[in-house]
Amino acid sequence: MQCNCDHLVSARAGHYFNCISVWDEKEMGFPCPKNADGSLRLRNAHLKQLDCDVLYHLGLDTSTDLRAMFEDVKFVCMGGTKHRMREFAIHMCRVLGVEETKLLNLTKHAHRYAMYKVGPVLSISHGIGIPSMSVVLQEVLKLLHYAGSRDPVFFRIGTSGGLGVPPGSVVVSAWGLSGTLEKSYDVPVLGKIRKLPSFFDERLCQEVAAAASGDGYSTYIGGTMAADDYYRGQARLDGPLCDYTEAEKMAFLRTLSELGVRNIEMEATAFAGYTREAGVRAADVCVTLLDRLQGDQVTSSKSTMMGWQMRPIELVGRYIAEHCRSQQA
Ligand SMILES: O=P(O)(O)O[C@H]1O[C@H](CO)[C@@H](O)[C@H]1O
Ligand SMILES: O=c1cc[nH]c(=O)[nH]1
Repeated sequence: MQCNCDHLVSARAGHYFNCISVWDEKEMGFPCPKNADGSLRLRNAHLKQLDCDVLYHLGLDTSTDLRAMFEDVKFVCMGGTKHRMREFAIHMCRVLGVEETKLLNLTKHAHRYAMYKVGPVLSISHGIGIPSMSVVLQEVLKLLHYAGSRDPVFFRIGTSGGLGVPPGSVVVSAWGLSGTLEKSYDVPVLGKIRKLPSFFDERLCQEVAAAASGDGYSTYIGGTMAADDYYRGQARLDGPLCDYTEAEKMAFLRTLSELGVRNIEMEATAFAGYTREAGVRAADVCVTLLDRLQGDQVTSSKSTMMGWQMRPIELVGRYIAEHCRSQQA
């Protein structure tokens, strides 16, 4: 197994961050610790006033017995497409010995996302980008709160553009970096920017990377830039609109690389920020579809990319299976 841990932010990047271990500068601990039994203590007193809470985008509400349906959930795995998350659910059926015929899209009536349950695992699609992902993430946090699920762990299983790593590599994110190069998710609340620190759980990150089999590819721990746009937001030259030069693009990508960024996608900051604020451990595990230092277009064949997309699925699946086995022992 080859696991490259990019722990150090380079000295040249010092005008953004000091040259220190990426995990040294984070605020330790969760702002909203769980209850003693591991269930989620959501910091919103208004929820208690609701007779019935409608989880609109999931097509579920609290008039249903959510505890009966979801109390045993231990792992929430999210990724952009419905197809990928069905593949992940099928993979987990095989890994955990659950009958595939029982797979149902539990959010079918909402016509928005797809959600499958395989034993203690929820597999959920989140669409493209932070707004789409954060809506379903927040409703799932409420769902697990109402269900009384204890110590759930969240994963994002994604795709990304790599930075200086071979296409097909897997990156486990240590932190998310915003489009303005800050390790935070900046969300406007009541007209003011709220900054949520975007660090992932260090132990989980290392445990997941250690579960990599490395069959012909490398697994990296590194920073992940979450852009709000696929084209100019990721310094591409091939969007419909572009007003910078190739030299400016390359200088920006090199700056990211020197900051410790190993891949670029569109959700990491908010995924880290919201899970951390809610007091749950999370990891973002993405395969890279290209090296952005070499180009902008995704040109690998469909079958190559489908094979690559199985890498985070198999890695997270292996981690979950090992956890389940250790609980039974
Ligand atoms: O692989 P998924 O989860 O779709 O995520 C990545 O792919 C999408 C862009 O193609 C963005 O959502 C980006 O984060
Ligand atoms: O370059 C890429 C590839 C996949 N997803 C992204 O957001 N960027």
